[in-house]
Amino acid sequence: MKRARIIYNPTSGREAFKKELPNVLQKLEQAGYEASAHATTCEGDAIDAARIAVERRYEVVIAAGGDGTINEVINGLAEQSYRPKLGIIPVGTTNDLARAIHVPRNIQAAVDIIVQNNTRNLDVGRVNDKYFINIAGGGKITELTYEVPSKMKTVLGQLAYYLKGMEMLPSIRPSKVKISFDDQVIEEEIMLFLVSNSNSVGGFEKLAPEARMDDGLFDLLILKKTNIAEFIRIVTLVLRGNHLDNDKVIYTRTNSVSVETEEKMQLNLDGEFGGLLPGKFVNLYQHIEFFVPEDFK
Ligand SMILES: Nc1ncnc2c1ncn2[C@@H]1O[C@H](COP(=O)(O)OP(=O)(O)OP(=O)(O)O)[C@@H](O)[C@H]1O
Repeated sequence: MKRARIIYNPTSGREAFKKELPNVLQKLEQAGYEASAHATTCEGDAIDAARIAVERRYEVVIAAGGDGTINEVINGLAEQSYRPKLGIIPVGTTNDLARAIHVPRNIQAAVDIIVQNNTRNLDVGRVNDKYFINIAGGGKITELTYEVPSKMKTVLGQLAYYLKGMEMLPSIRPSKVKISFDDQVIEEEIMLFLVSNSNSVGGFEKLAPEARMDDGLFDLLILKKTNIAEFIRIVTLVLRGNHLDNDKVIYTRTNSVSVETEEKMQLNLDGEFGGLLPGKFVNLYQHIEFFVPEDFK
């Protein structure tokens, strides 16, 4: 019999998952799984729970939570040679990962996708010894994603980021970096860089238009030094997808990028703090098998 292990954060979002858990277990059992669940207790617990599920050779792991929990589960699985199939149940305040693979926010609908058993092998990004599925980046403004309190996100949604972004603008400074990819080396003062695996990043659907999650390539975007007015103008270009040929923007596709910095620069992984740079970003081709909707492209 196939076994499925649910790893869920009972504090995610509005704590809705706990109530639904018996129904989720039942649905999985009806689909032929022996299903069990682990509730996370603290930061890092979902990584350990995923490692244990690997040791115990579960066929399927299901991550239920926000981006933080899902990222932890991916970190627990990605480093192993045996990797169970991964299902996602998005119940966080931000759900970029689920949005990227078109998994709906409704709990039962997300379980249906797992039960339907349609899967795709998707790329996973690795930097130093950490993993990401959606996007990694550096530069002051990328700290936005964890500067915005989750209560503010719940109430205001996308608007919370704009408001916090405005507040942070005056503190954004360029940083001197050395970025190497393929046979190129760029030494520049930059505002930010992004290494993207998917085209669905914080609701900016046109940020990395070419990014596909199963082609072994990242979209690399670098924004060179600008003043605040130019910066705002380029953000508005991003909304329309007109930023790629701007002369302040460097854009390419590659499977490996190294970033070295002169000053301290934080690394952002899937919207969470990921330690400090330097880092080497490597695309692990089709590294994890995800349950996705049948119409996923
Ligand atoms: N029992 C727990 N109590 C408190 N924090 C927990 C618990 N279990 C896990 N966590 C931590 O909570 C963090 C945030 O969780 P998660 O991302 O699932 O939900 P969220 O904050 O509602 O959503 P999002 O991150 O999408 O805004 C995780 O990174 C995890 O380390």
